[in-house]
Amino acid sequence: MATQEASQVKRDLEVLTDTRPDDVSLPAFMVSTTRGFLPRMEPIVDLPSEFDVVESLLTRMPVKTLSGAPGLLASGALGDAVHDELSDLTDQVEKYKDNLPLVNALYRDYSFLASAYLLEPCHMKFVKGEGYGLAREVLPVQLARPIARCAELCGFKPFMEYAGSYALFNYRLVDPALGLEYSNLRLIRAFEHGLDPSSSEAGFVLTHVAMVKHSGPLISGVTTCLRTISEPSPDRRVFNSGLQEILTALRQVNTVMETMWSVSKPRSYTSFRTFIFGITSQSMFPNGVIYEGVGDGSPQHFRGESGANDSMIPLMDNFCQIGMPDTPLTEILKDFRSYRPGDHRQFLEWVKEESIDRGVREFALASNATDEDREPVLESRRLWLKIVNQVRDFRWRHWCFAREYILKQTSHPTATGGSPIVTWLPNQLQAVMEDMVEIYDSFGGKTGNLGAECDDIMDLVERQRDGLRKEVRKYCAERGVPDHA
Ligand code: HEM
Repeated sequence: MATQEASQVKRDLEVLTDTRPDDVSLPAFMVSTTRGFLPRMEPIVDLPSEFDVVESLLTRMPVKTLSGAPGLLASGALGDAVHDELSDLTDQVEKYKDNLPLVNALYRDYSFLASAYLLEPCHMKFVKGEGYGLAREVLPVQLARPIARCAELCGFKPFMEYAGSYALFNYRLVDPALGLEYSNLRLIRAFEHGLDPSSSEAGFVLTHVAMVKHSGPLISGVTTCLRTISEPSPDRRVFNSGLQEILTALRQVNTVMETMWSVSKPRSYTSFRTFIFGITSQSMFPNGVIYEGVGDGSPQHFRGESGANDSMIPLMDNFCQIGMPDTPLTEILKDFRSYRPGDHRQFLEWVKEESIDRGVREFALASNATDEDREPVLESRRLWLKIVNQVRDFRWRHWCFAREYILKQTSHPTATGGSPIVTWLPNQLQAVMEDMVEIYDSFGGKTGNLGAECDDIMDLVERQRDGLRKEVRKYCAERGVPDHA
């Protein structure tokens, strides 16, 4: 299905092989075997002239502007500038409603202004070492109405999101001919020092982009497996080639992830992070936020920008049917699934259903296989375990990030997406490791003939499982939080 151009996998959902970058009637974010979860085209940088004031505010906004001079957020002057200079441009947004990539750029830009406006007082307190204090709790009409309309047109929440705004629609290419090479990437918008490509803010965001660049083969591998298994007599060798494609892509994703340590410094993260917090579960917003001129005026709650809304790991969770425990923490994971482009959401749901309905996991692990198909079956099992191991590797490195960039830097209890910082990531990491142990044990552990590489992986899992339990217990005791991990 996915190998034909723009093949239909479900009504309204297409997995593209040609992303049709010039077609402005389609949403910027779809799913393709070439650009994966990245937008169909490079993000739009320039806004139409009706939005010159928006552009001007965003250019002058960062703590350090492109010229190196201090910007509006350096002195807490953004709020006044928004009130003095910006009018409600919702009618101008309306003029572009048939150009979805452009509306997506407007959504990105209004979401940067909205988050900076709301969280500016917290930034001013934080840099003085006084904690976050309280954020502004009313979003004025000139920000509230346009962001609400752009979000509605693009299918996002009216608050900064990971894909549609902060990360995946926020890079530009210095030289279009060099494409997505890391050194060729720059941020379009930034809060702190991010317009300087060597800054930690730029490194943080661009590492996400550089990882998602490898998501095309992930989608291609998953669709190959699902297509193969739907056939009357599935060809295991083709199925294994799909698994191999997934494994290779995940290894690339994890290799790029490791570069985070050098391009974004642990000590710098908490200073630009202030602006990407959400409203949900944050002490800065005890009463939510009122969007002036929108809806019935009741306070709104949205989660903040977070890599938790990236689609690569959720894709693997769904494809591999990794079971999550029945805990309140898993409810947060489910809630995160709604903070992403509509096509990503639909694709993830489709993969989840197909994987279960077609019995992908049973086929890959083939517990009832006979001797004659022994080698290809062993290969499926090995590949499967190695794929889940890459998910573990991602989540383990991620836990290390959380420890070094957050736990060692601040006592604030919730992450930008509103999850509890000590227990949430371990909730999923432990689940992945339990899943691996279950798979490995079902084949008799070391007697299962999966080979030395798989045996070594499982030795590591044993050590990490115990280490993680102890570490989480220690942080929970130190911080007085219940231990769910
Ligand atoms: C310095 C680097 C990073 C830090 C400090 C960090 C921090 C966090 C935190 C605290 C969470 C918990 C959710 C929440 O926001 O409430 C989270 C979740 C997540 N982040 Fe990151 N992140 C980093 C880099 C990345 C990168 C590069 C990616 C790549 C796409 C990523 C993808 C994810 C995913 C997939 C989750 C959900 C994890 C799960 O399902 O178990 N993160 N991140």
